[in-house]
Amino acid sequence: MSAIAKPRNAPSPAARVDDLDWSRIEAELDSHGVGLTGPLLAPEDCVALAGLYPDGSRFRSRIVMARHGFGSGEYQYFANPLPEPIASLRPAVYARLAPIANRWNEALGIAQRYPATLDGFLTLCHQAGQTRPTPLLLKYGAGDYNCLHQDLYGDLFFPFQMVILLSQPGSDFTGGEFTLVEQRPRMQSRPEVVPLAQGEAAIFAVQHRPVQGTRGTYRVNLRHGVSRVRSGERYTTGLIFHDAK
Ligand SMILES: O=C(O)CCC(=O)C(=O)O
Ligand SMILES: [Fe+2]
Repeated sequence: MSAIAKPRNAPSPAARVDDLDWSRIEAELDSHGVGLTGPLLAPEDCVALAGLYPDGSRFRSRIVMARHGFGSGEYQYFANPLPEPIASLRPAVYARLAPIANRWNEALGIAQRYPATLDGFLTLCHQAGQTRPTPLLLKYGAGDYNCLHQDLYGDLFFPFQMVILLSQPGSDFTGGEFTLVEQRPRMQSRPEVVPLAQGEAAIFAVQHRPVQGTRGTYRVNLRHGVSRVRSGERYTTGLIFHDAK
């Protein structure tokens, strides 16, 4: 085998998830509401996934953000069956996050608990009438941005989601930073800009996170978005675990 050949046993997406530093990610989630995975997808996987964008048969719907006041740029929700590596990553990442989600809800006094497997959770979604898949592929050109928002698609939601940067910052695009804003009770909002590498993911709180105060645990509200892309094209893929109404 030549030095540049692709290794025959490239790790599967689920194996890559197992190799992540989950104790660090959990600590980052607990202290900031967002954790970085480090390298997750290889550049060629990123390029292949972004390359699905023009293939309408892969998607169930397309949203032009400006039409809804969501920002500028567009995205498409994948149709079932979800493509690889999304199909494998979604249950593998869910299984790691479900215990953290349950611990957070316990701390916040929220009754909802999450099954250990994504299949178990999706059964609950489907029973609640949330049956449409939510993983999506986003495409931004120069001048595009994504307004601060929360990805809630019905009453039932999983408290974490993940976004993977598919383009190479600095060469494929400039600007376009993934950003979270925390709204704290009776305090001014706090921005957090998340520096992602190509193939790296951010895992973050969908709606709120628990913060330990002097008088017990309180809830901090989070929204996320993307600052203006200054040049080039930026693709991301979003893994949301709850299905949509
Ligand atoms: O493009 C991004 O970095 C963020 C996309 C987004 O809003 C999401 O994945 O939910
Ligand atoms: Fe989002």
